[in-house]
Amino acid sequence: MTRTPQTYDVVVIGGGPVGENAAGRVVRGGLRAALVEAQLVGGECSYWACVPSKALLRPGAAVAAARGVGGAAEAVTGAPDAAAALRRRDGFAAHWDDSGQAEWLAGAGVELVRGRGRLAGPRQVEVTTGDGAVRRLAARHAVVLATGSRPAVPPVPGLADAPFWGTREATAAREVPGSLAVLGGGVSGTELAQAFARLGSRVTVVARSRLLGAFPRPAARLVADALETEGVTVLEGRGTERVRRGGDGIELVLDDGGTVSAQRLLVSTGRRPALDGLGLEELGLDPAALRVDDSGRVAGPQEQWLYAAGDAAGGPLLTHQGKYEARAVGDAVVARAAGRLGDSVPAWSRYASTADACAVPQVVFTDPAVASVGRSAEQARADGLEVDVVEHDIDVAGASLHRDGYRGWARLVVGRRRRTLVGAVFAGPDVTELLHAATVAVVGEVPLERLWHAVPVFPTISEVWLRLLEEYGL
Ligand SMILES: Cc1cc2nc3c(=O)[nH]c(=O)nc-3n(C[C@H](O)[C@H](O)[C@H](O)COP(=O)(O)OP(=O)(O)OC[C@H]3O[C@@H](n4cnc5c(N)ncnc54)[C@H](O)[C@@H]3O)c2cc1C
Ligand SMILES: NC(=O)c1ccc[n+]([C@@H]2O[C@H](COP(=O)([O-])OP(=O)(O)OC[C@H]3O[C@@H](n4cnc5c(N)ncnc54)[C@H](O)[C@@H]3O)[C@@H](O)[C@H]2O)c1
Repeated sequence: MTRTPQTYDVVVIGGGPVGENAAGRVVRGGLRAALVEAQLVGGECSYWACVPSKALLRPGAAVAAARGVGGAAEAVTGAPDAAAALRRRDGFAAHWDDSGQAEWLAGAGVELVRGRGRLAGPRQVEVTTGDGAVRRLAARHAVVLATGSRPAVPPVPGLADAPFWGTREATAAREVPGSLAVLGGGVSGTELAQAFARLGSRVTVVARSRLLGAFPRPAARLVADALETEGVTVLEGRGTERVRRGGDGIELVLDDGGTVSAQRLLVSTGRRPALDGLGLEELGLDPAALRVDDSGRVAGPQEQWLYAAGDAAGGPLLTHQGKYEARAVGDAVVARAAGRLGDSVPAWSRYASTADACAVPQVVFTDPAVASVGRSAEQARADGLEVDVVEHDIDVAGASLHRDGYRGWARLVVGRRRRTLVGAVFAGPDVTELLHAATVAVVGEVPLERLWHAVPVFPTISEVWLRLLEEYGL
């Protein structure tokens, strides 16, 4: 163990997208930062989540897009090439080599400390390196927890003894299994079901409620219908009673007496913050109930030097939102170190991740996609807002031109008192890029009367905005 700690202004534990951004922001503000990473710089997102999952989806989506356009469809003569798709994915995952990201950190002036970090007292971090050596780091101003999340594995009898994939194994798969059972119909399960189905697997999704239960029913239905049309079996409202080895792989026994057999099982049943083993209990903090304020500062008995951001902080489990929190944390730490920011943080300032509460954008990258931002009507009402809801099928000329037989659906949630948009959902092929306009309108609290003058181009899918505003009465 090194006796004298190396001192930095800020120590960040966890080098995923969130940790990298927090450290980068701190250095940009003129402070010295160390970033502690136990595995690969770039985190889950770069190697086992966002990037490889989107890389696995893209070839199937490109082929389906061409098949959906008469004249182009005739040029598509085969199925996606799974081996080539996996090779392309390998490239996007940088072959699980983080030297490029480590270089980025060095260029940004962040010092990388490889090893597993834990809090060893106020402003103290202990890092155990690969060879078992222990280094001590001290932080003058702040320690930031950016340790991400871990999969939540459900207590299904037999699961612990069965071989199964988590999202890590699925996104890093070396081959496409002949058949795949997916337990969990959330975002990961649905995206990976379509990715593997389009690359050649026979896929069954087992969802204990409905597919994409966190999204509006009509949007989720469009996705479920598309999956079923492509040959995916979607079993909704089905619990799993046990998992056992069987046939050439595994078998799920469902609560309606049915069984699902597959060569591989993917368990994608949610994630929770990775806060175990960080020494939080010794500081009087409960890892299962960490609370952070808008600037990411952890509430508790310690003297306000501890921050958390991204998946570790327990808010939206999304890269872009975590990076947004990291920018707020980094800027708040710099401002507090300079005595420019006190305890309270003004909403919508650069030190606050205000949008986390009311304007989180998310896309389910399936085909059709689901893109949503802001509050649902239920969330808005729970927050004390009176809202109106307008819905419209996406049946505009731009959509029909975009893909033959285009099916899409959109919803706006409008605050009645101020007549501003508080939420929006778009579902359909290639609606992904429609979302940012809605995010700008929600964050900017643009009155609908003014939004009326944001004229969507003819013929684009965005014309659905006009239909929705007309539906609202404009
Ligand atoms: C299959 C899948 C697909 C996804 N797709 C998307 C998507 O398309 N878009 C999107 O926005 N989000 C997506 N997400 C969510 C996204 O991956 C996470 O929100 C994001 O990775 C969170 O970033 P983070 O930096 O907080 O954590 P992570 O990316 O998990 O990084 C945390 C880092 O901390 C390190 N670490 C942990 N503990 C320690 C320790 N004690 N000492 C040192 N290092 C430590 C880990 O090794 C890791 O590198 C997806 C998730 C999954 C599972
Ligand atoms: N495109 C994206 O932005 C993207 C993609 C993938 C993941 N993510 C993020 O990663 C996080 C984790 O993804 P996820 O899909 O694992 O979580 P999720 O919360 O989206 O879905 C988990 C699903 O598992 C189900 N489930 C839980 N326990 C179960 C059980 N015992 N049996 C059967 N089903 C069970 C839940 O009902 C839910 O439908 C998400 O919160 C999401 O924000 C984002």
